[in-house]
Amino acid sequence: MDDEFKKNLEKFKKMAKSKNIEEKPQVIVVGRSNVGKSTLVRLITKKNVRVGKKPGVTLKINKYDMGNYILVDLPGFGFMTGLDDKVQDKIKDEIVKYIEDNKEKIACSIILIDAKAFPEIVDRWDKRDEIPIDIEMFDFLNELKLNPIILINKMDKIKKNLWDEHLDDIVELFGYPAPWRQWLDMVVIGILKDGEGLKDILYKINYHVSLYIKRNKK
Ligand SMILES: Nc1nc2c(ncn2[C@@H]2O[C@H](COP(=O)(O)OP(=O)(O)OP(=O)(O)O)[C@@H](O)[C@H]2O)c(=O)[nH]1
Ligand SMILES: [Mg+2]
Repeated sequence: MDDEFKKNLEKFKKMAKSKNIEEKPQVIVVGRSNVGKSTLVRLITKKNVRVGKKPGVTLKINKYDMGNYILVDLPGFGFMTGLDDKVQDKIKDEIVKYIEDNKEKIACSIILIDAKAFPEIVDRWDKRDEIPIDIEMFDFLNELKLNPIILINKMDKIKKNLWDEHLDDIVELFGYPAPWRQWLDMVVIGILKDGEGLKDILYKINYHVSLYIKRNKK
């Protein structure tokens, strides 16, 4: 092969790849700020995604080519330090718009929650007669048939002997009756900081991506 040909081949490969990206199924990651989205994305991609103590470090949409699918890290919604309500609403609108625009391409969606903070947040919203943004987002993903998977993270913050009780409460808040174990198809328990829950979520991602690819081959 001469150099000229090699160069062209590389160019062609690059082009083919970039075109492909648009056609690949997507797996999106959503969740309130600080729940562990970047930690999850880093575990899956093994790339050095920024993981921060300060909430709201991920403001733009990050995409990672995983071969069979594209992993999409969406900005965190809900409370963020230093941002006013208008900005928060705008971020939520951006996320909703992204999902609506890409819904045909999305094989499944992962919604992360903080096991400890979640019931408290729901309670706070309930008192104001409002639907918590996490639950609103889950219902929205469900309506669009985007196969939402609830990843209940930071389980290390819950005492082991209270796990079942706590997880029952969480699935009930999402509108599913206890016991939580009957919902293992769409619920993943995680301690992502230790890598726990990764195997389960990868299994579910693969399942949905395979199904999506099969469905779109016809
Ligand atoms: N206790 C505990 N902390 C965790 C766990 N997973 C992640 N964290 C920590 O939670 C903090 C936030 O994690 P990130 O992955 O940056 O969260 P994020 O959802 O990407 O946050 P934004 O980018 O602000 O939306 C970090 O300090 C993590 O180390 C876990 O399983 N248990
Ligand atoms: Mg992040």
